[in-house]
Amino acid sequence: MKEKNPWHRPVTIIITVIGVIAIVTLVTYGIVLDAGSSHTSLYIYQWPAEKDNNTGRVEQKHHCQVAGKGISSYTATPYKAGESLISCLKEAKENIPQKMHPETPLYLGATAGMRLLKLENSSASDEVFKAVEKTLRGFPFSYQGARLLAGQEEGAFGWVTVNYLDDRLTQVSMGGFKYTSVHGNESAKGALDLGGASTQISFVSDEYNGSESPDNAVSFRLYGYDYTLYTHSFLCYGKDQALRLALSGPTAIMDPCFHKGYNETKHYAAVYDSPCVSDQKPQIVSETFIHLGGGNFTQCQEVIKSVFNFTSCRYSRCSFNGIFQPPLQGQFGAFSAYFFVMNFLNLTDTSVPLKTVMQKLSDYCATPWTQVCAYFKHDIPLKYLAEYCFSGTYILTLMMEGYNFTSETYSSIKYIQKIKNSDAGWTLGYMLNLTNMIPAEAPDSPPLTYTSYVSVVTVMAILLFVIFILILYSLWPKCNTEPKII
Ligand SMILES: Nc1ncnc2c1ncn2[C@@H]1O[C@H](COP(=O)(O)OP(=O)(O)O)[C@@H](O)[C@H]1O
Ligand SMILES: [Ca+2]
Repeated sequence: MKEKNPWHRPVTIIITVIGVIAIVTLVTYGIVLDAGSSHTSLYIYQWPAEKDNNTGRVEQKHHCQVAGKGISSYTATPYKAGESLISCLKEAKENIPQKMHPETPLYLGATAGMRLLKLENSSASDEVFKAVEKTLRGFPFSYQGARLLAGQEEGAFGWVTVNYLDDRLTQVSMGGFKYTSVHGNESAKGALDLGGASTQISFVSDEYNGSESPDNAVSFRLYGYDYTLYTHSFLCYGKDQALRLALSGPTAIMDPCFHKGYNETKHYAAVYDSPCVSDQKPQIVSETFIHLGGGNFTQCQEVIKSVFNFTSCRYSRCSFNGIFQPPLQGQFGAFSAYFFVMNFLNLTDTSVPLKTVMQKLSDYCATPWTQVCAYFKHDIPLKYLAEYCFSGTYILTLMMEGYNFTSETYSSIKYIQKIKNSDAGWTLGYMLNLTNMIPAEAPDSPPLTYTSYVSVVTVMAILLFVIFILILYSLWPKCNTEPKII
């Protein structure tokens, strides 16, 4: 009979131990492309493969900014919209282990730029989506669709992201365990998202159950708790379209929202080729106009106020343009362009009194263009630089006049870019929803945290291995040192 190799069993055990550790530490990935009006971003998320239904486990692994403009700008050459995504998708291939590619879901969500294009020319928007889909299908990931997000979805998923990353979705951590707690409305944080073509406000309010203006209600059941969220997306009130709204009209020539000394010849088409303002196009023969800066914050505020309509409200209360809004409640996270603009202006600290914030912005707007330019032109693209006075004034006016924040409630807003290394925005909430990552019901018993789980399994595996070696050692044939009695 063939003798068994005594090393077979330890080798098997070592392989098993490594296997167990590999399984519990395996990582799953997901990719979401945010096709915004001004640009496209690709985000890779990662999370441990084993699901324990805890919140706060998904994190952003990688972010790639697509070169060039948003996909809605490629109407004349739709195939270029697809091509523009290739380099970021290649980066995604490099950042995700090859064997995981086929099971990595890939989503693309388009927002207000494509919403406007659809309004303007729906066949052009179909062409862009077709081109984008063709490119996405050419990569080895699990393509899950490229689609237009509704404004409510954009607002609601932004809210989910902020509250998920902030661990506010009814779970609290205590001594290594996560318990479900009755947090709900009191701890949820509102979300304010400012894009180029639209802006979203989303929050829970004890005074809103969805019966008044049901179009603004989004209901979720997350971890066993029901939320009815108020959300609204204002198309044309992102900062780039709002600038067009403010520019269209008699104030176009001497613009108080641009610095003194700013003097640019612009095409009327560049202002009016958008459904947000196309009906206001002046009947003028000339193709261009001179855009002159006046650098006056107070006058700029007045111009911006004029783009909001406060005259009619058929509900108990409204924000602007006749849109219902319940009373503001709790803290708010303000991200995307809110953060970029206020961060540039050094005004992200909301514990500073609003009056001081306004004074600082007023001083900035009054700074001559040559001075601003000389100081920042090497670090900041000129297009952004020219617009920060307008954008800062727009943000404060939108918040105070539009959404009804006051000098007291202004400090409940926090300007945020990232939470725990993940960007604040709708993409993470979108993926959590589509991968069913957030369960409707809370787990029955307090589960072990992931780290504790891995530690326990590892320790047990090592212990088993040591015990096995000891047993093996005790059974090993030994040289008998005792004198043999023959
Ligand atoms: N560094 C920056 N400074 C100022 N504005 C910025 C900066 N980076 C991005 N933005 C602006 O943020 C906005 C992002 O909007 P985007 O997501 O593209 O549009 P939407 O969400 O309306 O589809 C744009 O107005 C863009 O110009
Ligand atoms: Ca956006």
